[in-house]
Amino acid sequence: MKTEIKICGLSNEASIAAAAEAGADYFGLVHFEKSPRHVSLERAAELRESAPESLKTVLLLVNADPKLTGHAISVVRPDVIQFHGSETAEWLKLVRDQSNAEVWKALGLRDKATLAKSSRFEGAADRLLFDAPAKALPGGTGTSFDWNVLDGHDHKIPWGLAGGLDADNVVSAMESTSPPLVDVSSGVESAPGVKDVDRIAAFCQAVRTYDETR
Ligand SMILES: O=C(O)c1ccccc1N[C@@H]1O[C@H](COP(=O)(O)O)[C@@H](O)[C@H]1O
Repeated sequence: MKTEIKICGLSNEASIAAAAEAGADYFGLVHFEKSPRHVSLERAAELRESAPESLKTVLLLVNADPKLTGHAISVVRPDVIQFHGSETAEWLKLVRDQSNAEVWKALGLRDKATLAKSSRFEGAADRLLFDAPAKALPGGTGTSFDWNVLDGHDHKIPWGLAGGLDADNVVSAMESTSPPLVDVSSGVESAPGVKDVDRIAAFCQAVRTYDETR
């Protein structure tokens, strides 16, 4: 069984090449000025162009207004748009209906009640990403959440696990939750916004090695 891997917050060609080499499936470009991983739309488009075909491009936006969202999609032409703020299901549905890109929605998971409410995104999001609840920043903080919240949940929407993953804990996370996709940013960095090619390789290796045992 193959678990998909997304490496997020890449901002140069070398880290994109490292993600591809390590066998990742998706790479993320963050367009959010408060993030240490922020890239301009022009730079995001360049990076997308430089990526090998094996890697799908995810453009991450946080509460972007309709004008910026439309502009970002037309400039970057991502395979996936990841909404990581408090975007509504209605807004996601509109974007999904008007774009060729998949629409993913990140949700901070506090408890089972938050998880139950995620059903509002049925028909609006192609995938949910379960992450730690937002703090000063909505994501990318290297914080995990209580994976037991996902125990026994009947996932109606394809999903992925995010939040504080790294090469050391990703196998426990997979044993605990069996995610179809794992998503990492801080856990493959040497400092905020600085990707480390060895950590990218170690993360992907841990996932692939565990996959082979199942
Ligand atoms: O990466 C960021 O800077 C970021 C900024 C704003 C919203 C989300 C962001 N990143 C996403 O957050 C999760 C978890 O990241 P981490 O592994 O805990 O650092 C992941 O989906 C990132 O893509």
